[in-house]
Amino acid sequence: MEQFDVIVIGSGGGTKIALPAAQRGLKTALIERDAFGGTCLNRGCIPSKMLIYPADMIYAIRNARRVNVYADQQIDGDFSALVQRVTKTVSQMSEHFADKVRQLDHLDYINGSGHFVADKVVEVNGRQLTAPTIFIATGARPSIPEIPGLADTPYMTSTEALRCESLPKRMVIIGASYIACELGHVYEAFGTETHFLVRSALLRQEDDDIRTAFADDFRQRHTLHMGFEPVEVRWEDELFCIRLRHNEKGTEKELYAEALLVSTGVDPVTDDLGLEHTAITCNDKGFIEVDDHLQTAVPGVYALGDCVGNYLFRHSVNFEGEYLMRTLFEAPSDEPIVYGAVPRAVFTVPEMAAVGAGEKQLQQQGVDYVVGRADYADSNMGMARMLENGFAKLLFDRNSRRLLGAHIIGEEASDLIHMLILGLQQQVTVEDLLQMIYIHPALPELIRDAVRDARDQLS
Ligand SMILES: Cc1cc2nc3c(=O)[nH]c(=O)nc-3n(C[C@H](O)[C@H](O)[C@H](O)COP(=O)(O)OP(=O)(O)OC[C@H]3O[C@@H](n4cnc5c(N)ncnc54)[C@H](O)[C@@H]3O)c2cc1C
Ligand SMILES: NC(=O)c1ccc[n+]([C@@H]2O[C@H](COP(=O)([O-])OP(=O)(O)OC[C@H]3O[C@@H](n4cnc5c(N)ncnc54)[C@H](O)[C@@H]3O)[C@@H](O)[C@H]2O)c1
Repeated sequence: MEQFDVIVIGSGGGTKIALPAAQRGLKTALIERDAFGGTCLNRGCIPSKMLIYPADMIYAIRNARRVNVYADQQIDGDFSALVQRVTKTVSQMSEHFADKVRQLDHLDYINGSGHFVADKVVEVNGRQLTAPTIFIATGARPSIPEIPGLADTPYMTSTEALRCESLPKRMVIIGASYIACELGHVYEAFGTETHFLVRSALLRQEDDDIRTAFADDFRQRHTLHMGFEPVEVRWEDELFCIRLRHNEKGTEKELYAEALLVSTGVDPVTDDLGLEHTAITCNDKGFIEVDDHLQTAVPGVYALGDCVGNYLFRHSVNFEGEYLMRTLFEAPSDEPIVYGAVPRAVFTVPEMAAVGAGEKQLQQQGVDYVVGRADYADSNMGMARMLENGFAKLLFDRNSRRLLGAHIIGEEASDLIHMLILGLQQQVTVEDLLQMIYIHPALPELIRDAVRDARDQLS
């Protein structure tokens, strides 16, 4: 049995612990069975955003006429070259980081599949390792719904869609959330005809006004089959045939397409971890159960990231890793994890970003709130850019005048939200947000205008 101070399974968010632990001189084992860097680097955030940026550019060129720039005659996006570059870049980055990690003192980077054989014993490549503190950061994989026929077809998940070098003429997309919208945006921008099967709503987790505005904008470029679910998939003569049924009316129709993207959420990667040899428990979906210190049912064994599923973002697993590192090693303390304001963004056209409470949540909680709203079109920069759509919507507590939530749809939403993330964290009021000087005529004046709208209703 090999004795370590720290064992980490998974090199995505797990690196937030393994690397600083080794740098502190703790004898650390980092176990990874696939490419170094996990989902974000190899098949998630990074390659998707490397594809989304050129897609945004194509979209901007297509729409440049509104500001008297006529560049839309000859847009020639080389999708195949782009995908090859993205694939090469992320592979090189992964190998580069793995090489660096192999050179770190106190760190044993083990390429292999780890599984528990007892509460505190992990087996990998025939070696048995133990440590007083073990971290499980094994992530999640695409969840595949049980649709008759689907398993016998060459459908894609995000993993394949990010590496697909040929552009399909038509793509059917099952799902209506982050991955569906972001990858649908990429393919449509390069020329694919996109069809979304939307069971309930696009971005159903978002504030109603944002969802409605998003769908109104999105349907100008994508075909949305609202309320339809796939009931059968066939692969015939190099084409997918997808039979859809309306979930209320029961009507059916068939769609044919060269490509099918399944983007229906994720399942935790916990089924082959040997957890049955431990006291660690999972919920009915397989996510590892942890307490408010991210500790599993086995003292000294912690879990973080997608395999826990408190949030499913890279920024949230980073936060969890930093919390664990701080409270266990850097400044030991018994403080529970407090997530505060966890923001989110969907990188599409239109872009959206949000943090904090939505109206429905506040209504359910019986909170008395006001909504401050401002349209991009009415802001100076929005007017300069001739932006017709998009708005910021801020929710404030009527009594304390504190910010409770922020929702933005439109250009640079994922950047604009940042001042409001800090605002929520610092519990700022309407007055705090109006005391600062906004650069004129930068886009954040939109936020100021929304705060003024709220102030006018409060005074
Ligand atoms: C297409 C796509 C786009 C995304 N875009 C964004 C975005 O823009 N912003 C954002 O915040 N989030 C985004 N996400 C989500 C984000 O990638 C994940 O939430 C995050 O990467 C989860 O990190 P993790 O450390 O929990 O898991 P992972 O990064 O998945 O790491 C888990 C690692 O554990 C390894 N592993 C699993 N089991 C074992 C085992 N038994 N032994 C050894 N190794 C094992 C896996 O190989 C993997 O490398 C995106 C996801 C996808 C799929
Ligand atoms: N920008 C970002 O931060 C970003 C980008 C991509 C992915 N992610 C992360 O990756 C995770 C996975 O993303 P996702 O979009 O696949 O999952 P999701 O869980 O957000 O959405 C799943 C979608 O699939 C639909 N769906 C589920 N089962 C279905 C079925 N049988 N038939 C039809 N529709 C069905 C749901 O209604 C929903 O629209 C997300 O939780 C997200 O946190 C984040």
